[in-house]
Amino acid sequence: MEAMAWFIITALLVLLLCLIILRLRSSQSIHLPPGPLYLPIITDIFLLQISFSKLKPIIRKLHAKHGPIITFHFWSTPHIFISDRLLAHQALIQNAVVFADRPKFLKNHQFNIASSCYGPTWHAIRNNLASIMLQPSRFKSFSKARKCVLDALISKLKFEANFLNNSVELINYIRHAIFCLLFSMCFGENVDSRKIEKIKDIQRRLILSSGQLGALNFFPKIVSRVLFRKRWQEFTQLRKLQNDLLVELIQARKKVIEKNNDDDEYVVCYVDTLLNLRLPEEKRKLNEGEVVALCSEFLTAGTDTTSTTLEWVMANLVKDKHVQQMLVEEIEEVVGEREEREVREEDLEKLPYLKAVILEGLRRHPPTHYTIPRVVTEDIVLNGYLVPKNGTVNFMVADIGLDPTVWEDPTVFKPERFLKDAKNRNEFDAFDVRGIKEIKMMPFGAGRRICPAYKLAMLHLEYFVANLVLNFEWKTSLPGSNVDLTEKQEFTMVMKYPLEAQISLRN
Ligand code: HEM
Repeated sequence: MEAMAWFIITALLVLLLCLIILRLRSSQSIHLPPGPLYLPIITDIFLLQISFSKLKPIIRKLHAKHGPIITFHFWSTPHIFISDRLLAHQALIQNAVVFADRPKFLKNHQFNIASSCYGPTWHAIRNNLASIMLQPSRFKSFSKARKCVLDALISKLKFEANFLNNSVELINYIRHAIFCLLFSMCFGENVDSRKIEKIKDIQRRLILSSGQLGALNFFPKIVSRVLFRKRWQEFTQLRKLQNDLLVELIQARKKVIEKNNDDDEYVVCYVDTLLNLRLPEEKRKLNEGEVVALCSEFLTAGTDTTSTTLEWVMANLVKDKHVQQMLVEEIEEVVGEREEREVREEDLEKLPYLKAVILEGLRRHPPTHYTIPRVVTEDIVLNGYLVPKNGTVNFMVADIGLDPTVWEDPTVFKPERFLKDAKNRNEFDAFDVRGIKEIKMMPFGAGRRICPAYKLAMLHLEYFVANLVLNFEWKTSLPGSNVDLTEKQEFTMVMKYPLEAQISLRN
């Protein structure tokens, strides 16, 4: 009996000691950022059912409760969400390399810049886009294509304004225009318009299905095929259709290259640069499948982001007549009495208010509300919390642009707030959209994986908005009605009620 008592007392003492050690350890070690309770399998299955759009309000609530850095667990991996601009700067700029990789689940099913891991292959294909394809002289070589697409857009809208009921659902026109422009940058001119329509349709279907396909990416290919058989079949069918059409174009382009090699007028397009590219690690050229995937990324990454932003900017110009008027006056002053009502590319740098309007559009309505997820390559401490090696990190782009400590009346569309920066076109003093010195907003992301095409995107936004406003007066479709700015998550954050505007020709 006595021995039993001693045994129980010793066991209790050992237990107490263990608890004290555990307690001491946990008070010393650095914790993951706070977040909801994780129940393996149950939480995972719950999260798999939730669409991305439903996740956002949940994350916002958790930020309100726990602060600017929180953790979700999914398949036992911590997913960290950051909504604070200073922490974003600390991570993406001050610790750029640690935050430069992408999670494996993105890499599962595709070869492209956005999902490549941080390394020589990513560097080669990104550099090809950012420094070879989008270098300043090549930017210029596409001026003719931009003008062609703009002319086609303006004449379609003129037709609507003259002969139809002059009410237009703008997004359909601009999405088509931007797609055609990127298409000619990618494959060159002279492609049959019916083929372009077909590819546009497939790219769109692939984009819209990408939300539903999110779950596929979390599993290895073989598991996805069994678990999500129907979705997988639809997806592979679309990919095959896309592949057949794009391969045909790539092969046609190879013949054009052979013929025109010495022609001074020859405009190098994205496919040409890809066909020339060598992967440094594997010491080989890209195969056809890889060229297809990179062309598809070029079309997808550029079309919806740019056209969605254009729609949001125009919606705000319809809503606020005063801003539209100020913009027209600025443009008229520069364009003057020219016969042709056109803002040329070289005019853009004389239009600071235009630049301010575009920046405000990107701040208030960034087309993507998160960056593409990063994975950290070593343990790092942010705000006193551990961001562990291999943890996934997401940045809340839209919330960062609405920070009331930086932006007065953050939800109001007020281009004037950028005017001082926009007037100063000097690279170093103008608004720092890359967030190098400090992040105030980050519509193009930040750090090593910042959007490589942000200058091209700014040019397209400025050029199209300026010309749309110079040529037409934009009003609400019904007198006295208002523009509804409710958001809806698709591939980008689009207008739930697409902008329908009444347009009339300006004299
Ligand atoms: C208004 C227009 C655009 C916006 C707002 C935008 C925004 C973004 C954002 C937020 C990212 C993620 C950056 C990060 O993870 O930090 C990104 C990445 C990327 N964007 Fe854009 N983008 C736009 C236009 C374009 C265009 C026109 C192209 C190509 C023609 C393009 C190609 C890419 C690529 C390839 C990446 C992946 C970069 C990498 O992982 O290294 N984007 N973009």
